Amino acid sequence: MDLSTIGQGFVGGAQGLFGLLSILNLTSPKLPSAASVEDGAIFDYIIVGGGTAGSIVANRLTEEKDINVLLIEAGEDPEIETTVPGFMTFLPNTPYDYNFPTVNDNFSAQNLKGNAVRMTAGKALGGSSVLHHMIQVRGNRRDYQRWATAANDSSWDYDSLLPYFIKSEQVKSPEILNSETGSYHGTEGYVNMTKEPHKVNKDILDAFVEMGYEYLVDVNGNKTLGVAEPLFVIDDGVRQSMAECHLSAAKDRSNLFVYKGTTVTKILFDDDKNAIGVEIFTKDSKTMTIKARKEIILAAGVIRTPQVLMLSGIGPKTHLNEFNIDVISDLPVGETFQDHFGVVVAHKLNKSPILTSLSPSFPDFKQFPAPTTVGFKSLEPDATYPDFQTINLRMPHNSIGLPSLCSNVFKYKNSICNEMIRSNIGRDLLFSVFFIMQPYSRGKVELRNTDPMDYPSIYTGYFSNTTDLDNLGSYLLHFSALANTTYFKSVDAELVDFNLEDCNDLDRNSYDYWRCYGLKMSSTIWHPASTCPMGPVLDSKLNVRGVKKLRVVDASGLPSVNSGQLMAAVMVFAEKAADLIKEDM
Ligand SMILES: Cc1cc2nc3c(=O)[nH]c(=O)nc-3n(C[C@H](O)[C@H](O)[C@H](O)COP(=O)(O)OP(=O)(O)OC[C@H]3O[C@@H](n4cnc5c(N)ncnc54)[C@H](O)[C@@H]3O)c2cc1C
Repeated sequence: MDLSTIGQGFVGGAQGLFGLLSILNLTSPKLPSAASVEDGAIFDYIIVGGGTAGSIVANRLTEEKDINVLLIEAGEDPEIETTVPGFMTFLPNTPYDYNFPTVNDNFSAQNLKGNAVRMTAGKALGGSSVLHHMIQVRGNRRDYQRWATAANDSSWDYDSLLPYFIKSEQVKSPEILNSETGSYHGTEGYVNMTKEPHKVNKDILDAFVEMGYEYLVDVNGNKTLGVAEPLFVIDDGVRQSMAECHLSAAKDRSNLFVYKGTTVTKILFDDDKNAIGVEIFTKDSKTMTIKARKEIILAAGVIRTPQVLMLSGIGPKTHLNEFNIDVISDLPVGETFQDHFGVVVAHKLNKSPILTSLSPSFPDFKQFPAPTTVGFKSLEPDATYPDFQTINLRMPHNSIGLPSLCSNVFKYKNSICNEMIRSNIGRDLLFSVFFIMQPYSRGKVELRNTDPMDYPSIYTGYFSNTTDLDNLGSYLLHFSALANTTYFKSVDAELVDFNLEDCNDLDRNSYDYWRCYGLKMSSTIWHPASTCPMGPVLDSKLNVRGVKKLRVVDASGLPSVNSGQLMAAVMVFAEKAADLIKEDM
């Protein structure tokens, strides 16, 4: 029996229900109403993209009453179901997911449907923060030192950014606030954060401690190596998207105008290379021009920002010449794409009496879909930064969330998801998402054509540097010792064996098996970044090199990914960017 089809049925049913809910338009009263904008209208600032970074910048700039801001977003208000944390696994493949195809490299991601990654990304006010996985991990201080080095500007190092981390958040966990890491956190920011609530992770935490991980109350403080229960951007049962937190706060300001369902197709320049306006394509299929007196801030995300730049004449000269685009600034736009990529490893555990999809208290849709722990580890004995991370979800036996997690979120092929679902019948499953923190491999984003509504070509570049695959094999071999811990033995834990072609004949305890597994099970962890990075493309004030009055503020501007979850890095990037823009007002 093809068990995956049951999961697909659930997904289809849930998404059908979402369609009905959307008619009620339940999130709109919280968000800025839609502005009506005339062709040729002029604003002080235009922000392109009302996603994670764009929402933050819009809120911060409109704190200044003397200027006005137009925020242009290709999507609409996020639908009500996006605010419900437990619906997370049903959100990909909806009209508010770009679901960007990537190019099949015939090497990585071969056990995903279509033999290539589909890159989930939010198309709505709030952007990817309306459908992402809500785990908040800043990463390691070395990550931000790398940014400072790339930017040649020490104001991007961790100590300089710490006030922005604090400013951005409203942590509501007394356990963290009263701990030694309390001073690393804010309690007055816009983004509410609460700690993993389920309180059933002790066995799993103990197993990691036995493996040599240090138990931490908080991985966002002075120590970033260890195992912990994470912080989530969830408060009072509601996902804290950047629309929910930042745009709702700015909703009634008379200097914020939000143009929804409208795509920016091009940045317009005068003869002195000043960015003076944008060309837009509205939802009623009109092409119009909007002008900016002061600046344009591009925040269209890691795929669309390089596409808009290239279509506007900013990108690699030879590539733009192929499409007869006049070159305004010859820059390596799109050439340094980076992502976190990794695998899922699953262990069958015992049947926990308090965790069952069918019990009245679980799943609780107001929380993250499963009890969760996060682990950060290096194989170097004295390391101060992690080599890899695991996110461990304890899925209850017969979980209704597992099929959609496997098939709709990760998009593994039916053969993989069937085995996963079968293994969950009558047994809890530890579903571990496992990935390298600082991969060497880089991909690229290129134009496919000059149609701004079409997708560009995305080459993920996973394992293009084979050191990543060699390292992944070593890290996974180390991780496989989890099965030998006291708790795992006590419940006769079993690794789920997916019968992977080419790996099948290898000894399950060997490096060769785990290297093979790493390649065959590879998937994105949805942290694409660095297509227009500070350094080669942006200066340290985030201005696009070679032109004036144009900045980039989103994940594309990060020089590299952080050793954690990317949104924390995007949030701090946007908070600092807003201050940089204000300094030049
Ligand atoms: C499935 C998934 C799970 C994730 N899980 C986590 C997690 O658990 N924790 C974490 O920290 N991070 C997570 N992330 C990563 C994080 O969500 C992203 O890194 C971050 O939200 C990116 O922010 P951004 O501002 O760069 O882009 P986005 O938030 O994607 O915003 C870009 C916006 O620009 C709009 N836009 C695009 N083109 C145009 C145009 N031409 N004109 C007008 N508007 C345009 C888009 O519609 C979108 O709203 C996850 C991401 C995904 C996709």
